Amino acid sequence: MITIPFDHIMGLWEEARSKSSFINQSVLISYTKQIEDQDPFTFFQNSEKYFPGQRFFWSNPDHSHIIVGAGITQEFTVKDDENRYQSIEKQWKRFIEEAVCKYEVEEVGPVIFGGFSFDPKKEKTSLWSQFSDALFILPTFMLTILKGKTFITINYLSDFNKLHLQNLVATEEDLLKPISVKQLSTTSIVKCVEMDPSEWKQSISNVTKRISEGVMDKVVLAREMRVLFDNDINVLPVLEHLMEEQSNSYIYTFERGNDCFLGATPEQLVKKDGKNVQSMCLAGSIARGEDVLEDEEYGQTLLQDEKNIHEHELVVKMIRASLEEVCSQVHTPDRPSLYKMKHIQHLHTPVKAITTENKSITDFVKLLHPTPALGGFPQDVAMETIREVEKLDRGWYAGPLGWMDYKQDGEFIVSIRSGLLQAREASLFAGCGVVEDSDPESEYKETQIKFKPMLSALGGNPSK
Ligand SMILES: C=C(O[C@@H]1C=C(C(=O)O)C=C[C@H]1O)C(=O)O
Ligand SMILES: [Mg+2]
Repeated sequence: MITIPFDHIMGLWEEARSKSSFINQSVLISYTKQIEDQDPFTFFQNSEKYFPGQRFFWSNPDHSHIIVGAGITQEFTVKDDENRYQSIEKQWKRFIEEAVCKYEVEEVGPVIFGGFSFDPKKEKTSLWSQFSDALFILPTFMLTILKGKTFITINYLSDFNKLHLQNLVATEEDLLKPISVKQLSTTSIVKCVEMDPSEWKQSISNVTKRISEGVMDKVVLAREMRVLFDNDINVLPVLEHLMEEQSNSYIYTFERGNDCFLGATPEQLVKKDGKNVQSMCLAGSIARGEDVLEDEEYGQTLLQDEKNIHEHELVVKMIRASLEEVCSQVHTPDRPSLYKMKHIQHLHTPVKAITTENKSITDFVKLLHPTPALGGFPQDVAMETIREVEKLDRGWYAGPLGWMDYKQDGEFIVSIRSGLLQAREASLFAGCGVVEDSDPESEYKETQIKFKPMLSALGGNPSK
């Protein structure tokens, strides 16, 4: 096993200490090294002992980029909702500017991981008390698998003492050990409670009426399902299940003490890599067929369905227009294609652009969130409507979640198909785009399908 040698850790620490006394603030040391292949789930499980409630997991759809974080070396958060994007970026920049960093390839260095709530202006409930409107973590240990290569990163501070450093080395060795006993899930679902479906359907009718009166074009309304278990939920099997079943999806987990937010979303909000910017329009849905023929038929129906095309086009229009403000060569195909997951298929338009300005990934998150795929159109009216009409506290559901590196590049997804796990309980969320032709019953069925990935991962029988 190749781990990071103690004398390297010490050497960088001494360098950081002299810098720290010079600038009179604590200095970050970030050391990344390529190591032998590691199973990310083993790392995730091994780290529970040292860092319970302080882990995160991220995988992109083709699993070519996986990040697992454990421990908190530094936390970045905001107190009020003013400028939450800029505030996180500013804190991170200030921190990283003075850091002593050592990495072997440019793509893997220190990264912060976290998310933003859907709407900081919405009245808060206690459900999301552990998740503030903006919260990012610089983990103590991070395993990165990038295009088949595995890296370990250690992030520590100049004010750690020598004992602390020795512990870091010992912990690292333990985290990279192959697992001895695999934990199995022993929880079963006791009860699933849909939060007032008839009231929700009524709100769809009310909103379609407002749309037909010309108040707005689209608004996304979500609903919540509460699931009760016979025992505390174990995160790892849920995560593994999502990874196995939910192809074409980003798999994500963010632990916060006893709470854990996780899901499997197909929807990328934005990725920035140097000048290259990528986004995705995903809206318009239909079920998967029972067999290939039926599936094909459903897909064709979706591609030609006016209501769904309208739902989708509003997203394309907004994302294109927003990116055109700061990018050149904003490219989208002329018409949507199908994007298929295990339980559902969507209309999909990929977006590629080149930035002309010196913008960060958080600038792009701010520019795009919430797109009409999760908010509506026009944005301000839709957000007001959601605040007024929706009975649930979305918290981080449908918010931007992702990572940012030391160059202010990164990738964010829209955290849908998700749930908040709290000991023996879970809150699952699903929404749908409401337009003038929306029918409450079919929208209800669409959200039922959208609950399936999480229900199935939690051991439920989603066909019911
Ligand atoms: C709101 C959700 O999904 C969004 C709504 C969609 C729709 O209404 O067709 C499709 C994809 C997502 O942008 C959700 O899954 O909760
Ligand atoms: Mg829809």
